[in-house]
Amino acid sequence: MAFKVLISDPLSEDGIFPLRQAEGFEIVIDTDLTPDQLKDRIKGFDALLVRSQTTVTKELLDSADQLKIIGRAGVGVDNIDLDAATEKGIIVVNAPDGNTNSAAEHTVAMMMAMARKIPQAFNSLKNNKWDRKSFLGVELKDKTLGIIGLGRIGAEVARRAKGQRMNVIAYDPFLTEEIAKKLGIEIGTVDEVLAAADFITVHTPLLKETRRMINKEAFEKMKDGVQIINCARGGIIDEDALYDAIVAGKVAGAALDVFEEEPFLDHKLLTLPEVIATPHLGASTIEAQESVAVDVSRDVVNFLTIGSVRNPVNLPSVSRDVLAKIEPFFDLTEKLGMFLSQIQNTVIDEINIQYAGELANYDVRALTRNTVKGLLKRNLGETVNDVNARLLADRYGIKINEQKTTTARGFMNLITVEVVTAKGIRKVAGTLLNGLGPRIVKVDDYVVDAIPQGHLLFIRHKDQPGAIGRVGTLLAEENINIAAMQVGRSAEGGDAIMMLTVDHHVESASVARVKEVQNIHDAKAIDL
Ligand SMILES: NC(=O)C1=CN([C@@H]2O[C@H](COP(=O)(O)OP(=O)(O)OC[C@H]3O[C@@H](n4cnc5c(N)ncnc54)[C@H](O)[C@@H]3O)[C@@H](O)[C@H]2O)C=CC1
Ligand SMILES: O=C(O)CCC(=O)C(=O)O
Repeated sequence: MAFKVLISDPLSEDGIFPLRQAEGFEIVIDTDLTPDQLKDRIKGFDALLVRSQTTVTKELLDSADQLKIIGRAGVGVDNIDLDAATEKGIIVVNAPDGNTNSAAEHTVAMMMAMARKIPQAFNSLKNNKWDRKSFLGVELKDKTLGIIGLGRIGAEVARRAKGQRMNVIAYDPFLTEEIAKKLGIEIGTVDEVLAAADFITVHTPLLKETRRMINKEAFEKMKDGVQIINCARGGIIDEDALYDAIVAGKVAGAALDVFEEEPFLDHKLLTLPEVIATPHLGASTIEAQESVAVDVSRDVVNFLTIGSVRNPVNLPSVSRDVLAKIEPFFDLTEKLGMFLSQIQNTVIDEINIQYAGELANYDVRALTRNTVKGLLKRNLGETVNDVNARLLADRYGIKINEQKTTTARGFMNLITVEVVTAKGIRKVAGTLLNGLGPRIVKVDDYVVDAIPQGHLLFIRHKDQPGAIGRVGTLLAEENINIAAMQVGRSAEGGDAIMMLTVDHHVESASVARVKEVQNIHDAKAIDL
């Protein structure tokens, strides 16, 4: 089957080689679509690759009938409706490292160009003026750079600023003394950064908390003559407040790569001589564009072919080492969930998953999602997947608890899934047997040994002579061939179970007949 990939923003041709090389991938590059045209075009595509130009809205996702993955060739995902993607089970991946260097270099280039008024001077020369008086700049050396947001790019900017012999003070909620010491910078609160800095640069994502964080009140806290750089996202700085602060003489310069509305052709900030600007070029280098395109192309190929990604945005990422340990359990956990959902049909209040043995040492959240996916699949079908399983469980008010213990009662690993319902608790446990693959080893309190695959008939009965024989005879009459059989009981003559592996799905009419057999309490057809 061919996977169809739509690239709707210009990407480096060299960078998309993983897609070009992958077998069974059809790539369509169409970078001139209007939002309405894109809504039609997206139909039938499995993957969409974008930079920052394409806005991925809920409406676009609603009209996508096949879409499984969106690759953002860059860092910021504020052009993608992540909630809508998650709800639809579409994974979003980005390229968090590929353009760090370019964005940091662009930030420093903008700061230096602003400090020495290079664009303004160049413009004047182009207009045939030899003017040496209007462009008196300031040095960076010994000035203080305030950085708000010290992630990848912020930290690279700090390193470069130290190279310019600047003092650096930064605020980031995750900035530790250790990191600050390593970088040779000072930690401050937002207000301390605003008050201390001669130059202020922002490097946060655009979030609810960071939208317009540099506003009228923030400008009032700054030094007179402060210079501002924004190479992160338009909207972090309130553009009207910046305009007013420049006109009032509070802010001496602003270097902007990003704007609240992009693209634009006319902007009031650009009428001010203190403002220099570029049209969102922070990541526009040959190196960065190749690198981000390679990263997202790889994730798209890997996701569609083997289901794994390196840089998920709407799923917690799993390190390669952990993935190697937990990947063999993906199938088992999904099957345990599917099994449980078919032996009981009461509304689930709570799902408890216990990881016992070696697995207890790892981050098993991906297995939990998989189990929940298996459990919800029966009612929600293929619309539930790894991306939206937990969100859907939340929506249905199902509590999920993950528990770990290093003792696995004789197994290397044992995963026990329990559902709590108004009618009581049902549970199933499974393991991976060395060399033999997945096994269900316990259902409720009965010990069994069944391969979680294909078609099963799960029967609860009274432990009485003849029960097994009568079921066997009836199944023969129904032309149902038994491939394997397990029985378990609580006590002699007490409640018991039969797990029959059969060759085909057992139709409901046959299940109904089984239920009528003497001493049979219940029967369920299970498809795994
Ligand atoms: N102009 C351009 O072409 C480019 C712009 N960007 C923008 O730069 C942003 C940062 O990129 P990276 O450094 O790679 O991301 P990152 O995720 O490594 O760093 C972001 C940092 O912001 C911090 N942060 C979040 N909320 C904060 C708050 N309220 N106050 C202070 N710090 C806060 C986080 O703790 C994190 O350390 C991206 O989200 C993107 O929007 C990124 C690449 C190119
Ligand atoms: O795609 C681009 O060129 C913009 C890069 C960017 O803004 C980002 O990576 O967040």
